[in-house]
Amino acid sequence: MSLISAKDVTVCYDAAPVLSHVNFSIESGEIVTIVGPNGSGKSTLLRTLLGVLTPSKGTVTPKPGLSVGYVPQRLSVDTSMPITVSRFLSLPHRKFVADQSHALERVGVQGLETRQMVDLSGGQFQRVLLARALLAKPDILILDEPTQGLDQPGVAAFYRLIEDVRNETGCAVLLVSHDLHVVMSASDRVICLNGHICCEGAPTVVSETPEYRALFGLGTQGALALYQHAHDHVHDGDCDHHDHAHAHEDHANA
Ligand SMILES: Nc1ncnc2c1ncn2[C@@H]1O[C@H](COP(=O)(O)OP(=O)(O)OP(=O)(O)O)[C@@H](O)[C@H]1O
Repeated sequence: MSLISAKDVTVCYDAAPVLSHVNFSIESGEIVTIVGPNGSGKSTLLRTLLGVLTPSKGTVTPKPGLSVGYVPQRLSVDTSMPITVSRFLSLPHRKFVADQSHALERVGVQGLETRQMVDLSGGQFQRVLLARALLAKPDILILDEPTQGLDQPGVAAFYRLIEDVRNETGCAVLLVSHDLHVVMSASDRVICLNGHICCEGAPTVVSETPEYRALFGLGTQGALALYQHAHDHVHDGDCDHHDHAHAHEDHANA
């Protein structure tokens, strides 16, 4: 059985579909990356797979007893409410000190237990979020743009870490990313989303498809700063035949 599967999922905000007829599944040990322009529904898909959002149509089925480690897109720490790394790792459930230390060590930021969360650098903060997710002993790690704000070496190191964790624990990894060049080397499967699944498959296959190239340009060495997506194909399911262009700002290498 797949860890999570979605069948014919449509999600609407205020009656407007943001995702249409999405079919998805992920298996143990797979690294799957969702790419797509701003506003294409990537976070919405993750939140639907997490069970936070209920689809208007279709079904999402997690494997019974599934343990999920989630790293959100943004987490603002209230500066007026100081919290140490150790206390943060113990939310929402208390964790043994030894487990905390091991998790921090695993993600390369050992010894930070007594530091304030607000004092961490961007890279340390992301690693602490990952440590917290790992403490759930997840069958699947779900990460929403986990490398936002990191520099290029930081991004590459973070993805290497995720790959190592997958290799050691056998957990699946589902992530949203704009770091196309790293994604293409680190993922087993890439899903290109734009309100519906435009294309999916092995990175080398996806990067050759016309849909992907229309969205991200010809190379995968980082995304184009500004790109046009013109398409005149019929979207899956409900979506009407249309002919339009979107201008999207990409923040991969901004
Ligand atoms: N709570 C909400 N209510 C209404 N509309 C929403 C809500 N959340 C998201 N949307 C809209 O749904 C669309 C998809 O948003 P989503 O955050 O899933 O996109 P995304 O692909 O993750 O974008 P980004 O790359 O900018 O993070 C956007 O047009 C967004 O404005």
